[in-house]
Amino acid sequence: MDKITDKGLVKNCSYIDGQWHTSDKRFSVTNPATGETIAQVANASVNDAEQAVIAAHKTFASWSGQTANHRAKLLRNWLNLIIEHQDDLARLLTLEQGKPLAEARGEIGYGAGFIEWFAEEAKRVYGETIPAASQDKRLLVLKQPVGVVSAITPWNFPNAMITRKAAAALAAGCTFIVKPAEMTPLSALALAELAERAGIPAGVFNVVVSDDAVNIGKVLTQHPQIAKFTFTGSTQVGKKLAAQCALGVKKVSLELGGNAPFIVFDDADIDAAVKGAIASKYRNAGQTCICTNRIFVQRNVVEKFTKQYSMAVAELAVGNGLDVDTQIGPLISSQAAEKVKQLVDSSVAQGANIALGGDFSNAGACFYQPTILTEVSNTMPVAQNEIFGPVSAIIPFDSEAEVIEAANDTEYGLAAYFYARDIGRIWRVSEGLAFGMVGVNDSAISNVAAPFGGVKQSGYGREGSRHGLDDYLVIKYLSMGI
Ligand SMILES: NC(=O)C1=CN([C@@H]2O[C@H](COP(=O)(O)OP(=O)(O)OC[C@H]3O[C@@H](n4cnc5c(N)ncnc54)[C@H](OP(=O)(O)O)[C@@H]3O)[C@@H](O)[C@H]2O)C=CC1
Ligand SMILES: O=C(O)CCCC(=O)O
Repeated sequence: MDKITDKGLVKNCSYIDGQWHTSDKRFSVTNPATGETIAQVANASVNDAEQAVIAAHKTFASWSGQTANHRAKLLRNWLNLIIEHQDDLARLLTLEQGKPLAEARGEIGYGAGFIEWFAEEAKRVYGETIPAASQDKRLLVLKQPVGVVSAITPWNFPNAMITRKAAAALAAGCTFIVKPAEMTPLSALALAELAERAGIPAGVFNVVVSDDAVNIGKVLTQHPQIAKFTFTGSTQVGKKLAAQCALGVKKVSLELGGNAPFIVFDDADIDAAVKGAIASKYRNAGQTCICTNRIFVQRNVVEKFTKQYSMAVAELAVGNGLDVDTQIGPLISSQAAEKVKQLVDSSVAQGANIALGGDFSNAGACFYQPTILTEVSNTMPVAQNEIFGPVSAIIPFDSEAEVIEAANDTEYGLAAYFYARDIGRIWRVSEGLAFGMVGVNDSAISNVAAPFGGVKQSGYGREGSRHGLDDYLVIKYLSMGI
């Protein structure tokens, strides 16, 4: 905290209707790299969450009544302040979440990119005219902001998962309340401080921090003044929250878990595949919903790929994200590290082979070694579950048809990747993979201009891109007699 230059960015209570709301009840925020408590944050109550909804509802008429250009101007102020404070925001993010500082800096830039994108995109919310079947009528379609939006966001991207939702909502004319994950509230509160400095009016952007996700979640999914709920997190919790929203028939978007296959065909550029797999697998120590989870390698290149891959993974530097050399930081908690260990151990008990790592790291209680398992089958725990840790599971395969079937044999459908050169194969596999996003000879697919989202139990709705505004708009049809 000492090295954060603008101390005003370090807030310790909820931001509701333009006010900072303190409370006697507090919860701790811990640095996962060291186990040290870095902040004591005021615990918001259910009543505070309700006040945030009421404020957002009261402000909706004035905010949605502004022009898209006016909203874009304020969003641009916010964006500029975020970029101006990128180093401080990155340090705060690493302190509470653990990812290497360079990745945290990247996240702040990525998160800010959504604000820039949607500030511009909302100027292009076009309606339609429809040819009428009779001469005395005119038919039109308007697109209007849905209303008050509530969001619950995860700890793995404490900044970008908020801006990706809030920027679209605010640009469209909605007002917004977010409850960030208990483990990473500080990045969310810093965003609120900068929103205030940017001149975004009270009640438009509200942050409720609490350790009581269940009860705050009930307000954010069931309050009658909320029109839309958006969630990023586990499939298990997403299902519960969608069911809560169903009671009030709220508009919902869900960005849930994944089980990404990464397929290396025998005609692939193996050097590129090794590089791509490392980037996708070990980003954020494996803790993203689009991280590679299963690496399928065609049998005649499996030895070559595994050798090159193991040599490169063995070089990854594990440590505190604040150290400039660190490439793999801690997992979010010791429980998360324990969960990864159990997935590895149970897969080894079923016949997987440890080619690298395979245990906790001595860097600290939340660290797990970069690990490679070979001789994995698609039915093992490490292939069936979202690992959310620095573990690669290598599964050999023989034919294209076989690997498409195995890759799709999961309840998830978020991201998939494959490396190949044959153009016919590239089309067949791209079309055959049942996933919302497919990287073809590319593993860095996240991009503000592209639609992010899944199929099957990975959720619905799209974030980023021109499609990302649709979730925050409703269509109104006008039939006009003249
Ligand atoms: N799609 C993705 O990006 C993510 C996927 N995951 C997956 O989920 C696993 C578990 O991670 P975890 O952090 O527990 O993910 P969760 O889905 O539990 O948490 C995500 C968010 O939901 C909140 N939440 C949890 N339970 C409820 C509830 N009953 N009502 C309302 N809000 C709730 C959390 O709050 P709080 O943290 O305050 O409890 C957090 O803000 C990971 O190992 C990973 O596999 C996790 C995070 C992100
Ligand atoms: O893990 C997530 O939920 C989002 C991944 C971040 C991204 O690449 O957009």
